[in-house]
Amino acid sequence: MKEKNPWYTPLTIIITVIGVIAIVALVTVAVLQNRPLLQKYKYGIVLDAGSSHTALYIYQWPAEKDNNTGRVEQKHSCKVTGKGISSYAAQPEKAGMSLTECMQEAEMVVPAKRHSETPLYLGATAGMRLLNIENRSASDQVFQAVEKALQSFPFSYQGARILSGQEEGAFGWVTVNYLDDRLKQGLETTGALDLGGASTQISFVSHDYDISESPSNSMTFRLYGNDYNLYTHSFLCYGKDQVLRMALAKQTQLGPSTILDPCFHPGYTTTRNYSSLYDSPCVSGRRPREAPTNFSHKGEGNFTKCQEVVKSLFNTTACKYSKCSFNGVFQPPLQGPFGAFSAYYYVMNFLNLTDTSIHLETVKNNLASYCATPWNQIKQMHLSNVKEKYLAEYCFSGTYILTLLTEGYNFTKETYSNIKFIKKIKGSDAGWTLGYMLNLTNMIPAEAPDSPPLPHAGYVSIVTVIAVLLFILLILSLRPVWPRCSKQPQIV
Ligand SMILES: Nc1nc2c(ncn2[C@@H]2O[C@H](COP(=O)(O)OP(=O)(O)OP(=O)(O)O)[C@@H](O)[C@H]2O)c(=O)[nH]1
Repeated sequence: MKEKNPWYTPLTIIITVIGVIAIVALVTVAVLQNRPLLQKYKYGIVLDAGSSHTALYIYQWPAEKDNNTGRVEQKHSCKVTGKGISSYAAQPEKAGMSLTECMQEAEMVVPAKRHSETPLYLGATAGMRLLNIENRSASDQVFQAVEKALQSFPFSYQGARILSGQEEGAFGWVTVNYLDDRLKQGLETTGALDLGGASTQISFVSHDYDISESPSNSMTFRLYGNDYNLYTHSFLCYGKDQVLRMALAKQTQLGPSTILDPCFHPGYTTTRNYSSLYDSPCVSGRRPREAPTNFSHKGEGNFTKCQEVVKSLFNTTACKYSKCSFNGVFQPPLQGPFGAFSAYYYVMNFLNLTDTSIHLETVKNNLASYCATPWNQIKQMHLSNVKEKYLAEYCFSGTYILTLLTEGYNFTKETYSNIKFIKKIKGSDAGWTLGYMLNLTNMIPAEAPDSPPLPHAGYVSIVTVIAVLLFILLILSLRPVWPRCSKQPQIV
């Protein structure tokens, strides 16, 4: 007689097969669901048409997380060759043509199938603000040329316009805090200090800011369920190029043929043209009545005297508010950490002065000895890798930055260390462009998006474990029908 295996009953076989199939199915689902997906992205393009130059930024974010949960990051940037679009007032069509190379680069970077759905924005800042004040029709013509050029590319063109100084400041603040993940997590925010060529912005949240004192400096936001009352101000003409014009205008009030400028290195000498110097609304009203065509601009390299010249450009006496920065502009007490970018970074990085834990007096002494270094020596050390125009101006720009921060915005030797000079945050440039795009594409929701309590992988794993446990429980519950094992083999 053949011995029958007690496990080979139809019921146990069926249960085992079903159980094995269920476990295999669950594990397969878990593995398939969690396999790394080929990431697909969506894109957005913003052109920053600044006073000194135009830059193009391409941003990307995961396509499947379009509903405000995906992280937007900078994919690519392109510096347009030549000057800012406002410099083409006399030949507007060239403003449009100047953008061609970077736009062609964008065509290569953004995958062709995404071109038509990729929004393209152009925002112009202080250079166009000044041109608009000076010559409205020239500014309109520049925009027409730029629009025509941008519309010829296959992207979804969303318009070109001049940003207000407030918008420039506020979007810079949004960028910094978005990249730092401070908004989503509702953390204390970082203030934003932006130094351009023609304007400069300060933006921060201060709990002591009473909006009613100066409503025009307030921007309110509700982001990820948190309310922010942002103080922001933009000083037109206080970007580093225009402020240099103002400093030179101060020293050429009487129309001399030579000036000895403390903000330039000893031995520095160049010829400057009066008409070009005064060709800006920031200084045009101060042009001396009688002056030669040119003047000789010579350097003296004296930091203390340079600071006096720069200080004279700030009016710190008139203030009708409880507290002011300068030129009678309201400013609440400074609060929290600050990120200082654009020219703040270029200048302080070159001067090796980005470490704000160094005592302010030491920073000033280092700058003083840099300013006193003869021009020939400076050229010998740096001219091979730095443009001469930038090199000549670092003493002036460094002095301006320290004076603006301390005499203008009221940073003290104690609060100076709250400033961090930054260029990029997590691979994306600090600046207004990202904040602008996030705002226009509604990518920062007012309310925090609902998220499932468990991440997807956690959910699948828990379901699998529970299913396996249930299966074991089922097997155990069938114990009464289990075949009995006896010492005597069953005879069938
Ligand atoms: N040293 C140095 N300066 C730079 C560099 N790139 C730009 N700058 C200067 O830094 C200043 C600020 O540049 P941006 O931030 O591009 O300013 P912008 O957008 O042209 O100016 P606004 O319209 O006022 O915002 C200008 O004076 C530029 O000439 C750089 O790589 N090195």
